[in-house]
Amino acid sequence: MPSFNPEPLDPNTFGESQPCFGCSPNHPIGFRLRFSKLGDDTVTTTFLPGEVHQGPPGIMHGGLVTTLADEIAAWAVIGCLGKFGFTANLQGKFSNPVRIGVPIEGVGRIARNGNRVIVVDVELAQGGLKPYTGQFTFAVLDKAGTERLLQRPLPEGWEKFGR
Ligand SMILES: CCCCCCCCCC(=O)SCCNC(=O)CCNC(=O)[C@H](O)C(C)(C)COP(=O)(O)OP(=O)(O)OC[C@H]1O[C@@H](n2cnc3c(N)ncnc32)[C@H](O)[C@@H]1OP(=O)(O)O
Repeated sequence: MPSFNPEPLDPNTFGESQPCFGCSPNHPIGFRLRFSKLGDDTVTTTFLPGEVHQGPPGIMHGGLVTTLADEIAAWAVIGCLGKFGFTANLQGKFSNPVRIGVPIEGVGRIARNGNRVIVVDVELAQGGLKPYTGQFTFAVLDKAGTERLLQRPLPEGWEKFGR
């Protein structure tokens, strides 16, 4: 039976020295996002955009909104499917400005789970509005493909996230 209590996901899933701008707990200027799993196909997070995240005054930069959404989608793949996907395609709709200083609730839900391609729907909610919805496509590679893409040996702990 699916659990509807949020289950925190380990922020050190990829080790304490992983460099991700979105989720490294030690990143000097990153988002440092933490995720929870909700049911079998969904992850959630919260983020408070600050002054440093502005594009237009008082409004979060659209590229950073996309970064936030990409990270949420990536963690839906990690947390719900136990795989690592490389973002291959994305589309997003900016329906309202994302405001600085107002918490964002982010949700990522697996829309299609294939062996090589995974599609995730993302929704951001803020202050009673849904200012952003997006869809992200991820490619899941085998070990050799991942090493080719990274141009280095598979980092420790990554083996189990491959195809
Ligand atoms: C450390 C912890 C971090 C945790 C969070 C990380 C979050 C952030 C996630 C990222 O930012 S990843 C970094 C940004 N993305 C990249 O750098 C990927 C750059 N692109 C590539 O390296 C290649 O284009 C890619 C690996 C995505 C696909 O390469 P290939 O096309 O050679 O792979 P392949 O031919 O094996 O295709 C695999 C499947 O993906 C499909 N595909 C490839 N590109 C696609 C695309 N653009 N859109 C949709 N589907 C695509 C392709 O059709 C195929 O589907 P089928 O198996 O059904 O035939």
